Amino acid sequence: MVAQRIAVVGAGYVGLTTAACFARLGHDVVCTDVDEAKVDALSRADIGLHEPGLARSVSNGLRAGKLRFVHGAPAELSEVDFVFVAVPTPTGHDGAADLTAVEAVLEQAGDRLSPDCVLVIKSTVPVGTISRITALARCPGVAVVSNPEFLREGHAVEDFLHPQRVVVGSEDEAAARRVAALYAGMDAPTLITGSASAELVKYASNCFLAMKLSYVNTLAELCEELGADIGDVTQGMGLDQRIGATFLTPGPGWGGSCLPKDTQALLATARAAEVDFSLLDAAIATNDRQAHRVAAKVRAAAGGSLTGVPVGLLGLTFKAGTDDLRDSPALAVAELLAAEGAVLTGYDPSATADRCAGPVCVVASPYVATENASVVVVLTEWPEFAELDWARMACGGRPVIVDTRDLLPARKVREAGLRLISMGKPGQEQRHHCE
Ligand SMILES: NC(=O)c1ccc[n+]([C@@H]2O[C@H](COP(=O)([O-])OP(=O)(O)OC[C@H]3O[C@@H](n4cnc5c(N)ncnc54)[C@H](O)[C@@H]3O)[C@@H](O)[C@H]2O)c1
Ligand SMILES: O=c1ccn([C@@H]2O[C@H](COP(=O)(O)OP(=O)(O)O[C@H]3O[C@H](CO)[C@@H](O)[C@H](O)[C@H]3O)[C@@H](O)[C@H]2O)c(=O)[nH]1
Repeated sequence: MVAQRIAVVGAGYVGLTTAACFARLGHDVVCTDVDEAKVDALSRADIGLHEPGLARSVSNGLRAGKLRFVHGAPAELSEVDFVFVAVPTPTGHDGAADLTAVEAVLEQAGDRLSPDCVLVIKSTVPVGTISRITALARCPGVAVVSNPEFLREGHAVEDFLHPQRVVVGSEDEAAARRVAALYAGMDAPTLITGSASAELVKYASNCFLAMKLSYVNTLAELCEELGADIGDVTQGMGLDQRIGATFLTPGPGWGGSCLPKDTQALLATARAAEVDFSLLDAAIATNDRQAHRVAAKVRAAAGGSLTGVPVGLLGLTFKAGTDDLRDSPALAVAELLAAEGAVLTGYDPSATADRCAGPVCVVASPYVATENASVVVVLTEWPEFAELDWARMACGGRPVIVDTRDLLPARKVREAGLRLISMGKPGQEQRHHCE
């Protein structure tokens, strides 16, 4: 494909990945952000994110002259073929997505775009946003297209370059096809739809994943009561291709910058449309209970009270493979434990040592985090936790281990003489009292 001139507004996980990957595919990309310090750092290829392959793509793009970072709304916006908007859409009033940043972009750039340009909304926005932008002529004469992003943090570059699907939605089919053509070399199924459907695919996907996890976390609770093993149950379920083997691992709850806000946003959309979506409502409520369920397990492991009890936390990020602490279930659990008087020391492979994350004093080694602990809680599924030296840990205070991710090699931990409490496994204390 002939190199296109592309602007990307917002240089976060999605915008920076989009900009660096399009530059890697040979396009001429300018990436803008309101954060001047971030723009300066990015211009030096200092990306400030833990994303495999992203730093290299950025520095290659800069060196090849295919990628530039600029602050604010540059004059170049009037000269590009595509403007991708990748600014935050956090939870706002009543759970609905807050579109302040998207509005700010339209305000600054809307009437500066050339009529040949396509405005592409990559941010996750409520159904109807594209139609509204078009109807209100926020970008006079410019085609507006929805192109939701499905990348996972920790796999951003890989997911962008090898997507499982590309979804492009617009009432302007020619513009949608121009956007789809940017992904033509990626060998992914491409779906061209109306804008409402494209916007809804994004929410529908994240909410489905969230409901699947709440279902699994509840099944794990049931397994504990019935003497079944959640690992065996999900293995049996996952062999059915209609169910699929992934997204079936119990944990301390689903978190991160997307699933919590997108479930709230779709619920708000359903409420506004007067559609009863109690299924999704229940999935959110189930997830809100999950941190309490973990806290109850830790309290039980500590003998019934957490007042003054030293607790070591392994993993602080919302999942392994990222440095993102936004809406991390690990921190939600930490807050509950701290509220009950536990003294928290934590370690995370991605976190800077010797600083605090909420109520957690962060240290530089898993052994330092756990050396005086009465209870050790595995909260994030970093593979390195499965390789820890359990005999060394047993030589310290002989902590009880609570594994909320069912990650640890149970036999090895028990052979080291440590008591292990997992999620959804038979033979554990039943009915930990949730407060
Ligand atoms: N993080 C993910 O894994 C992911 C995946 C798919 C979709 N999304 C969606 O993509 C959007 C962006 O998410 P993110 O995680 O990349 O956000 P982020 O917070 O990592 O980055 C957003 C960037 O936008 C900048 N910004 C804010 N207002 C701006 C403005 N008016 N003009 C220019 N820049 C501005 C911020 O300074 C920041 O650098 C959200 O709608 C999110 O739901 C995120
Ligand atoms: O079997 C599993 C899988 C995931 N999780 C948890 O679920 C949450 C979300 O995980 P994941 O989906 O991998 O994180 P994100 O990077 O936020 O990605 C989701 O949110 C993005 C932003 O919308 C989408 O683009 C992705 O497709 C979607 O997977 C995390 O807390 C995980 O620990 C589990 O507890 N068990």
